[in-house]
Amino acid sequence: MSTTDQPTVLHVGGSAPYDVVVGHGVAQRLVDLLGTRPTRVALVVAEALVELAGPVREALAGAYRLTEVVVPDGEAAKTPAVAARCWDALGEAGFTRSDAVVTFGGGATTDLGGFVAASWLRGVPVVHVPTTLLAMVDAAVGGKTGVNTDAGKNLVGAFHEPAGVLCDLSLLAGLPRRDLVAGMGEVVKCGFIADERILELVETQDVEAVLDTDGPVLRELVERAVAVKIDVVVGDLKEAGGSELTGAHPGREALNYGHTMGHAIERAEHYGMRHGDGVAIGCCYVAEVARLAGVLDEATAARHRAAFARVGLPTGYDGADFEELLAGMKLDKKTRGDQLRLVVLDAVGRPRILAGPAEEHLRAADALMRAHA
Ligand SMILES: NC(=O)c1ccc[n+]([C@@H]2O[C@H](COP(=O)([O-])OP(=O)(O)OC[C@H]3O[C@@H](n4cnc5c(N)ncnc54)[C@H](O)[C@@H]3O)[C@@H](O)[C@H]2O)c1
Ligand SMILES: O=C(O)C(=O)C[C@@H](O)[C@H](O)[C@H](O)COP(=O)(O)O
Ligand SMILES: [Zn+2]
Repeated sequence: MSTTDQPTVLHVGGSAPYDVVVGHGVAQRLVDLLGTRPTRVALVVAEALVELAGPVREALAGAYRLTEVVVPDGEAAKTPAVAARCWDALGEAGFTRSDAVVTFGGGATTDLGGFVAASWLRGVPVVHVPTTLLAMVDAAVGGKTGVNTDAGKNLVGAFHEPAGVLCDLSLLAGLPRRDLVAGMGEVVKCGFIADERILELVETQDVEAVLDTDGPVLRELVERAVAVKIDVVVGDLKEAGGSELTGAHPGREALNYGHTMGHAIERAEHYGMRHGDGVAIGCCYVAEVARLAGVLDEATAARHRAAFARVGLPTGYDGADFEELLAGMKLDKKTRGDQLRLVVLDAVGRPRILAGPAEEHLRAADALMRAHA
């Protein structure tokens, strides 16, 4: 892992290879990365970040015919209606397959802009400039894109890998602490599913060092989490998943650890809860389901609550009732027919699928989740 000011380049292999560049000031590489092929570039930027996007806008305007599409802040951007507005803007600009979309914002913006790029002309290049910790370590990498519908979270989307991702740590300077902490939800998740060193850093380093966007600890955490994500998606880009019968590694489904309950809570809260918060609660919940099912030991289940809480994340929830959460969990993309399929751990770094969990275990873990709210 990098200990210098030099950017770190993490390569994503596969049929459409690209790099994830991590470091301070790396957004300045955008025009070099896009190259001379595009004539037009569409900058999809979250409303609250128009000012922060100034240098990126200037660089793009100097090199290409620029269309700027300002989209609502946060989750409100992830709707079919906002996607349709973006398509209209691309149509007006005469956007072709050699042109490119650039997203600038958190995971909501990269998911929306990625989906617009995936669907316009059945796919045009997209480069992500994520501006939250969560988007740097997760949303901008790996090609999952999409929007929500009235029925649930991320129900419409496509796999569309970016041409590059620029994780400019300097952009995190003004990110509210609550959003920085929420990003740690996905970082700690990566620690549990694949890289115990992440947990050790979170558990032993001073919390202020962990959350210092200029410091070496946060940078190491970003690089490690991105490396976990790359490793998983390269092996299973389209989430073919693993067989619950063999107990094999679940492939890309492992990255969905904690998301079955997390997404159900986000939906019940009408997306008023941060995604990373939902993931933290969802990981603690599913660790208890795994313990009750006899696959995970008690100490590791308790370690979940301690690790997430250490960085300021919630570990419990007592809002919507169990029936509503169960209905939300059934919308999960890992469900097959009427059968829920949860990602659980046998141990740290050993994810697998638990298919058809017992309802008594789901209810008992729900009661514990409420007790920790
Ligand atoms: N595609 C994937 O693989 C993937 C992975 C994880 C999460 N996601 C999605 O990502 C979304 C969550 O992303 P998020 O946590 O980044 O939330 P977000 O995009 O809603 O951004 C959170 C808030 O931070 C503000 N913000 C962003 N950058 C800032 C900056 N540099 N300075 C100041 N304020 C800034 C935004 O304006 C917003 O209010 C969810 O929709 C989730 O489903 C997708
Ligand atoms: O990249 C993946 O695969 C993930 O599951 C990463 C998740 O952190 C992310 O929230 C993703 O958007 C969830 O996808 P979904 O398929 O459950 O909608
Ligand atoms: Zn997530």
